[in-house]
Amino acid sequence: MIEARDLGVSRGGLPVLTGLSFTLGAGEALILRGPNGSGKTTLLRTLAGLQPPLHGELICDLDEIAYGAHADGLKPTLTVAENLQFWAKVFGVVTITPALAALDLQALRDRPAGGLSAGQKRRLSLARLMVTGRRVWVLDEPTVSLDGTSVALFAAMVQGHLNSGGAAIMATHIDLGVAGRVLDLAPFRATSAAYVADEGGFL
Ligand SMILES: Nc1ncnc2c1ncn2[C@@H]1O[C@H](COP(=O)(O)OP(=O)(O)OP(=O)(O)O)[C@@H](O)[C@H]1O
Repeated sequence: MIEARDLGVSRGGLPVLTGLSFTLGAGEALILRGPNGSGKTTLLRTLAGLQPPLHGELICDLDEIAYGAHADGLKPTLTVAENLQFWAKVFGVVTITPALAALDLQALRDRPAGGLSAGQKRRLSLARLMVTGRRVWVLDEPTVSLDGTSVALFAAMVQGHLNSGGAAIMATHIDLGVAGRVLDLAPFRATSAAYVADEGGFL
């Protein structure tokens, strides 16, 4: 579903990662690890088509990708259900019921998204993945603000997605309990003098 060959990515015009090769097939999860500033977000943005690779080859169908960024990206004046219905309509998905159930949002369905707590907003943001119908989930620190119960719900949602032939690539600093390969980005850091990940060095 995704294949990267000798991929290089950049941010702000400077190289961040170089020489990355990996594949992500149906039913697989790839967990990105690396210290702050090591390029996880930059790689995910590249996979999601938000920026071009610096070099190398990236084989993927952008129409298969759903990108979950740091920001929740909710419509604050719409209710929880209306937010999901909006995206369901955009992606041509018929029902929001499984999405509401997956992250335990039924009791919140008529609350405006702008009035939710940070963790509730994050649950709604993640539930949107279910109404995209997209097969490849590209997720940047998806569990930020989630409590333990919600992390478990999210992990079950991802596992269900994998079991039904989907795939996921996620940057996360915690153990989600989802079976997957780990890709440590540290060895692929581009040797640009301008970028040093947060491991004791700064400019
Ligand atoms: N908007 C930006 N403009 C220029 N450089 C940026 C920008 N955002 C990030 N960078 C730089 O790009 C490099 C990679 O950052 P990136 O956000 O991809 O790392 P990360 O591994 O996702 O970090 P974190 O764990 O802190 O989220 C860092 O050196 C960072 O300072």
